[in-house]
Amino acid sequence: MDFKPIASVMNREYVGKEACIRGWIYRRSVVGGKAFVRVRDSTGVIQVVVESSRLGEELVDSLKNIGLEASVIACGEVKEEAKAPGGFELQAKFFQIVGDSRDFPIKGGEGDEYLLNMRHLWIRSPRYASLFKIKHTVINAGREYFSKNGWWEVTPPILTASACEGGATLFPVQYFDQTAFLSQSAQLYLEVLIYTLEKVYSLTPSFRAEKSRTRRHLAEYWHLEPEAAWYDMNDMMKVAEELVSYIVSKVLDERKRELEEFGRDIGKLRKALEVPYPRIRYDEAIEILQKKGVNVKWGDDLGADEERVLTMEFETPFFLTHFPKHIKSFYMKVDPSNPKVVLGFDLLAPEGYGEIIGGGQREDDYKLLLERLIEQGYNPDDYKWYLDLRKYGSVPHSGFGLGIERIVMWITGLDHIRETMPFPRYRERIYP
Ligand SMILES: NC(=O)C[C@H]([NH3+])C(=O)NS(=O)(=O)OC[C@H]1O[C@@H](n2cnc3c(N)ncnc32)[C@H](O)[C@@H]1O
Ligand SMILES: [Mg+2]
Repeated sequence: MDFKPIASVMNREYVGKEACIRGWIYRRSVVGGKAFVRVRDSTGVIQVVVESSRLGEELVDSLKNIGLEASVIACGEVKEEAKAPGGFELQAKFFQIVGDSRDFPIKGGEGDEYLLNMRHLWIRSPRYASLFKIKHTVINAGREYFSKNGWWEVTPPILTASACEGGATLFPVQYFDQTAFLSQSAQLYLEVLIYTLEKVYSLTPSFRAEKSRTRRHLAEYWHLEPEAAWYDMNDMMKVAEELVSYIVSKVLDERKRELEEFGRDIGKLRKALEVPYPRIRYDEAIEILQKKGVNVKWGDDLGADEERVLTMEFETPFFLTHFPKHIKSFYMKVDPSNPKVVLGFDLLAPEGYGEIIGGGQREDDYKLLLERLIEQGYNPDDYKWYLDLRKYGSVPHSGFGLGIERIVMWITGLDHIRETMPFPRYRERIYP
């Protein structure tokens, strides 16, 4: 049997022709001697009509009680039918139940927690097929941008011996007879590899033991991180905006139908193609927030609420730069023209989504880096290898990290980051 993707037979070219499809029962009803079975595969849903006069009463009767998600094969003639989903249906001449399904545990109307416990079955739904196709295109576009522009994909370790983004969100793991930590970011290792390949990037899972439960934090997420020798902060911000606009352009080109399924305002998304993106300094951001009555002062870290207010000022992603030194990581280079701030940048997505990229220029001076490590309470012995990079041919260099789930959440307009992960991990969830 020559099986076709369901979407490929749902067009006028196939009307009157024979086709075989296979998939899982998505909906079904039996009226009189006919079973109307809606079969889904990864491309779409088609109505298959099984008539007892053609295929026997026993089969139609068995379809009366068959459970949702039973796997089936069907062959027959394609017909136009306005009442069928997508306007086409298959008049079955052959129909076989491959894998039975009794009492499929999702009947509709269940609450979030139940569906999260049934995630291994719930993510079969066509909505997730569309969402994960969009995520596929985001990942592919990210890799394509870097590959096309002379960057090298590398494979940094996930098992690490020290923190990159602070000790508070480390996941310790038993590593033979010592304790290791799951990687928070590949950055420090990418900074090694720029001396080998100059322009490197990696796509790795990053782990953050986030104590608070928010709509935009996961304990495990996918992290696309470039790092380049000789690049300063402005060079790297240009890479960031080119990357994001390239990703959005590829999703708009290749996943329009899926975006429409999410009711996404394509016009708003199209604005992300307009580079360069606006750049505002932390100082300006504080002024904007204070003018809007937000209770914030210079030196405060800006969280989701403050970012949300700021995003209402822009229709495109925008950069926030030059943060106070004390709220940023040890590796961020202090601004030579203003020792109170560092050469860091975040890229915030509009429409309330906030930070999708964090990055900046790295401290390339041995003494200054050592001072920052000690100032922030780290043990320099744990970073001897990282300090060595500043001893032997140090160069100005910069990088950033793009949260894949964060950008997918913004592009699809979802209101919770856990939706973008097949099996979301956060404080209260490790199952399934
Ligand atoms: N190579 C680098 O320069 C990256 C740098 N060491 C870093 O990890 N920066 S970051 O902590 O802001 O995280 C970077 C991005 O990673 C995403 N991120 C950061 N934390 C999370 C959590 N908990 N869940 C989901 N996504 C997260 C978010 O988009 C951030 O902007
Ligand atoms: Mg950040």
